[in-house]
Amino acid sequence: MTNADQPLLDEVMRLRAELDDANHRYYVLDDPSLTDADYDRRLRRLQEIETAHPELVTPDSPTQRVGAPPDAGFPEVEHAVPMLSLDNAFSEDELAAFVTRVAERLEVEGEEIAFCCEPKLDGAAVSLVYETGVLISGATRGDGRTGEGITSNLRTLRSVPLRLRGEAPPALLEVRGEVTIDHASFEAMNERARDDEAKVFANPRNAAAGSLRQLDPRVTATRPLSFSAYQVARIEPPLGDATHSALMAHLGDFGFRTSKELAVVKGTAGVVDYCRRLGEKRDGLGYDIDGAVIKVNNLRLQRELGFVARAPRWAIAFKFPAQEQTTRLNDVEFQVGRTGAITPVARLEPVSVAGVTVSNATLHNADEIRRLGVMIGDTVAIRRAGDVIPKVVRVMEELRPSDARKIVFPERCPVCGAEIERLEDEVVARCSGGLYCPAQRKEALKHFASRRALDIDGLGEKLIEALIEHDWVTTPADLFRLEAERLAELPRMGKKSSENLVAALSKAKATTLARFIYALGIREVGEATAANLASHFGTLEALMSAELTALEAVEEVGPVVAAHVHTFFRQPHNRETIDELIACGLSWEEEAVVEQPQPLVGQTWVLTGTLEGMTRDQGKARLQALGAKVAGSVSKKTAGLVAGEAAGSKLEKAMQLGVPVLDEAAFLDQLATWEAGESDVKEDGLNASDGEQGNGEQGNGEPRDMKRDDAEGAT
Ligand SMILES: NC(=O)c1ccc[n+]([C@@H]2O[C@H](COP(=O)([O-])OP(=O)(O)OC[C@H]3O[C@@H](n4cnc5c(N)ncnc54)[C@H](O)[C@@H]3O)[C@@H](O)[C@H]2O)c1
Ligand SMILES: [Zn+2]
Repeated sequence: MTNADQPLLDEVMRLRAELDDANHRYYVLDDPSLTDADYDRRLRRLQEIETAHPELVTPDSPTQRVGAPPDAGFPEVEHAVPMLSLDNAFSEDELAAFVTRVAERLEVEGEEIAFCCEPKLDGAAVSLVYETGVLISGATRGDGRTGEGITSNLRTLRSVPLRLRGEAPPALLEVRGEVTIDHASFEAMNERARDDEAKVFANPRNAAAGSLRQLDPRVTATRPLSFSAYQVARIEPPLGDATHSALMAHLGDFGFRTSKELAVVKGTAGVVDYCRRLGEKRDGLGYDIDGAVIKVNNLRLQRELGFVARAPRWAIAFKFPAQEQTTRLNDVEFQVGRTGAITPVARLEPVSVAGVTVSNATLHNADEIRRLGVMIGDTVAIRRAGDVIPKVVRVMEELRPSDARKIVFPERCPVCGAEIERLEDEVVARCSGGLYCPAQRKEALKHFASRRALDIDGLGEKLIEALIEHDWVTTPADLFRLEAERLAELPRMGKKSSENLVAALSKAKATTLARFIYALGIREVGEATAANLASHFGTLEALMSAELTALEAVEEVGPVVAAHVHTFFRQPHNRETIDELIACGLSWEEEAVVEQPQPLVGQTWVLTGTLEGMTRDQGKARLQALGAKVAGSVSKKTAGLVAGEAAGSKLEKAMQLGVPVLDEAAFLDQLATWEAGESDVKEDGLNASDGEQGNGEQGNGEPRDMKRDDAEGAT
């Protein structure tokens, strides 16, 4: 070796050290520090140097080895047939070169050779051994010769047959395949992990590998893992199949999942075409693949071709563009979602990820920013897989520039300027602008007009969108200023439907306080809570000026809901919108509660099945007016079940628990009795809590006589 080789030697040493470290983090810790693209680049570079300078090759070079040795903690399992890696093709030219190589060795025409093509699943390779049809052992690949015995963990996967299907299982079968997690399950799993402040995985592959290597199989059992078979390593006695594709079909008969995308093609043209098509499908598959695996289909030809050190000669992996890339985080902006959720969005130095240029990625929320430890100016790893929004998965802290800036969460909504609310037990921060915030306008209007809110007939989503587009409606109050003539200008809005809408709007003005409160769309204030707030405070003014402690005193209102209500009414814009609505003529009768006896206070009722004489909502409203709570499921505490036609499991449960059941006729009778105040049950409990709350205007126990002060005061 001459002196000129010294820099090259240094590079080789550096690359080996980096690759060894990356292997350890990837295969043993399931916590990679490099992206696959960065890893592959280094490995390629090392291979290039070693090819040009064979004297530099050492047996322990990462180019000569597969995976990593097994970790302590699991028994070692010697693979009877080594679990190899695959050679890679990074271009169609390299793919064509593979076909040519194979053809030359076999001394046949390349176009004659049949190849079985499959997706290259991006998960963790495992091997399963069956004796007389029974699973006896399962192991990871490890370093290819020796893997980790993870039989108990693999047994928890539903897609791993514990016993082979069919009458006559082979005496011995060793099957190889990939354990993966699909995108939807992966997102859900990480979402839960974020909530629990547990470990969040960078990608499904690491999650799959990490889940398989849990010391407690009960943990593995909770992970959404699935096994897909791609290879038979040993089978005795042989089935007599001549091809790989026939063997795969047999594995299906034994009860294994195999790829739906498997196809047999001929020659370079067939292989290239398959890879292109699979590449086009990639984003829609719902699971990660990092390429296609092309195998000579004929098993006799496979044996003839044999192996080189770390891979078979009869197969190649065609690699797709990597799903993770590194780039610079230039800035962070905060977006407001349609329900007010504030999402930090990373503005990135544009980078091509798996064939698409990515310049934005989600950072989820403040917790995620803290977890990642990310700063503006950092070099970050971005992942884009399938239809999932690109995200920042890792920070290269060692590359942090000295002028990196902290990410500061805003205190006010970047769209409307309202306060941002972040409750202690909630991860998500939200704009409290509600009715006013343009980002939330469409959802707010939809909710406002919905059946259980103001019930504005004919005001559907499409129409709301058109109204917003024309800038005719910014707050709900604008709805009541719409004129039929103008509405008729909208597409698909004839004269008749415009007039109908204006009539519906006018009709909707006479509402109830409970509906009005519900229609405001305050976070977590559903129909029942709105009804409780209405009957507790009696007037909108009392509700709007209520302090937190007063709000918390309302039935079923906890600190979280109380805070939402409190913040909502403290926003000047929300108050303005409410004033406008009342100025437009919205009004409500005195609270029904005070006119009616409430014999059912403290009781929970459930309605099920179909009622003939009224809708279930009407039945529910009448029960609530009598003071009952109406729940969706039956429990021991249920006071009674109203069972209409075709009642099912709720009826069964009520009977089991001995909960009283009323059919429709009995229910109507009972309603009439209660509503007439003839009940003998706890009428004296009437409005006890309301009285205590008091506005200083009414005496205890006395029915209140509240005027529609808000409505009248404003007009
Ligand atoms: N980011 C990092 O730090 C880091 C570190 C080490 C390895 N890696 C990545 O791992 C890869 C190299 O790993 P490798 O040697 O495990 O695998 P490989 O990519 O060379 O391919 C071999 C593997 O493909 C899998 N496979 C999937 N579908 C298959 C099918 N239908 N038929 C046969 N095999 C199929 C098997 O698990 C098999 O072991 C590279 O892509 C590299 O980027 C990354
Ligand atoms: Zn806002």
